[in-house]
Amino acid sequence: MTCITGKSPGECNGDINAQQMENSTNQTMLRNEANEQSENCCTNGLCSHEILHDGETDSHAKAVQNKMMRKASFKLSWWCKGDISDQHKHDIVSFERGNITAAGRSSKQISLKWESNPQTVLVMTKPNSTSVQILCADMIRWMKEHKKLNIYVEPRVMGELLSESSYFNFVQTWKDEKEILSLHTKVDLVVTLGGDGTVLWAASMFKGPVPPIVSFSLGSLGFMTPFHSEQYRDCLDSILKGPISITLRHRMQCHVIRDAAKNEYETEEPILVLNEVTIDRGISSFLANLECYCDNSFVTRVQGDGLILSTTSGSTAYSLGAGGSMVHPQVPGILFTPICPHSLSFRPLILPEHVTIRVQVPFNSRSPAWASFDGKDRKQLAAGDALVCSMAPWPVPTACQIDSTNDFLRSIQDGLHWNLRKTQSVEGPRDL
Ligand SMILES: NC(=O)c1ccc[n+]([C@@H]2O[C@H](COP(=O)([O-])OP(=O)(O)OC[C@H]3O[C@@H](n4cnc5c(N)ncnc54)[C@H](O)[C@@H]3O)[C@@H](O)[C@H]2O)c1
Ligand SMILES: Nc1ncnc2c1ncn2[C@@H]1O[C@H](COP(=O)(O)OP(=O)(O)OP(=O)(O)O)[C@@H](O)[C@H]1O
Repeated sequence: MTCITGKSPGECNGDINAQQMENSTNQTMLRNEANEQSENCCTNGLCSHEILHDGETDSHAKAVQNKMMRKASFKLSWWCKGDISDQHKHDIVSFERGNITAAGRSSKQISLKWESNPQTVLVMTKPNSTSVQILCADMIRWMKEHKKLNIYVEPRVMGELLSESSYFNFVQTWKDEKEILSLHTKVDLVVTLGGDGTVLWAASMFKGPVPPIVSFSLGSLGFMTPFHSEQYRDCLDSILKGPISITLRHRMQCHVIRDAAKNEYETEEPILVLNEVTIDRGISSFLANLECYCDNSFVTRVQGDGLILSTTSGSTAYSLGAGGSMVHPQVPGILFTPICPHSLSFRPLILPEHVTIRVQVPFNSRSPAWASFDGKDRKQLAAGDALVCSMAPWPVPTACQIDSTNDFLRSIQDGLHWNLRKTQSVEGPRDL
């Protein structure tokens, strides 16, 4: 892989490592992209402008429109606080194709600056909500008329829009899984309208690089949805101009390994999680019995309801409910949190990001275990089966309202009422 101008050697290595970790499906996907791109590439193999080819489109007009769409490039700058000037530029990396890989991971505040104008937005909405549907139609109309943006939506949302008015004919969608795999080459920005579940859903659509996500809060808690929908015009206006503070949220990749397949991965592509993977006892009334290994060293045996392997973004979700610590989402690490362990001394751990964790169901287990991914897609793990989990090379960049730390602290205060206590006073208790 060619190193993009402006990257340090370390970062280039990061890119190569990330590349090496790609699974075969993504390699196929990227190979197809590479074929598509070759005719537009510069001599160094990098495309500064990518002209998109969108398989089958409904009309000639759409085909022409698609060829006009170019993926916006951007720069990420890493900021360090504490310098004399309070903030100074630590490093700048260009992402000509707008695709962030593991090289973009950092525990520092990150700022995203567009190098070319974003042109294509994917709007994702939570289902079954009339208010979300109304807002979605209004937002799409505004983005088309005032910002001249190309819009993508899910097929379900396309149906909703067209049943409202044929005005929305310009909106694009996809027909099958294959088109979803190439979405990241077309979309500059993802907008979500819903709660944290919609952000999880949006992230799960991208099995490789993820475009920046701007999340408007239309749910009850909103740890990952910092923007207010009432002010969407001002908010999108400033995001489309940039620069924007972003949080790079780490994801984990999980492989199910069946005993019967003798160490072969069950699925070619890993399952990517933004919050956590949970291995639990499911409907069984027996204790879960799970042997845990970290980089092939035995760690412990979980005997209880189960185990949560969580990202730091997921630390405020299920892991928190099971007694895990809350961790700033940009801290790289994997939380190892037992669920109701039948032991007095089993405290949660936080492991470094580079480890690989293997959770094995032993042959003497009294019942199978169940794995679930961001609360979805339950898979049974029979005796002898294992789940292998490590950090994924593609983080999820989410736009911040203020900055990563401010947004995190505000979300635990507003969302969870963290450390809310009446203040001591000689005049009697006060609220804060
Ligand atoms: N006992 C628990 O705390 C428990 C049990 C099951 C699932 N969950 C969480 O629900 C998540 C799935 O969310 P969903 O919205 O699809 O299902 P859902 O609709 O059942 O909502 C679960 C709740 O978890 C909140 N949540 C999700 N991600 C969060 C995060 N990173 N930080 C803080 N809160 C978060 C949501 O806002 C929502 O209130 C799972 O990934 C898991 O973390 C929690
Ligand atoms: N685009 C989508 N397509 C299908 N399902 C979705 C989509 N977006 C969200 N969901 C699912 O819908 C459910 C509700 O979504 P979400 O959590 O965003 O809303 P909410 O429950 O109202 O918010 P909160 O959880 O904060 O109260 C979740 O289980 C989520 O996985």
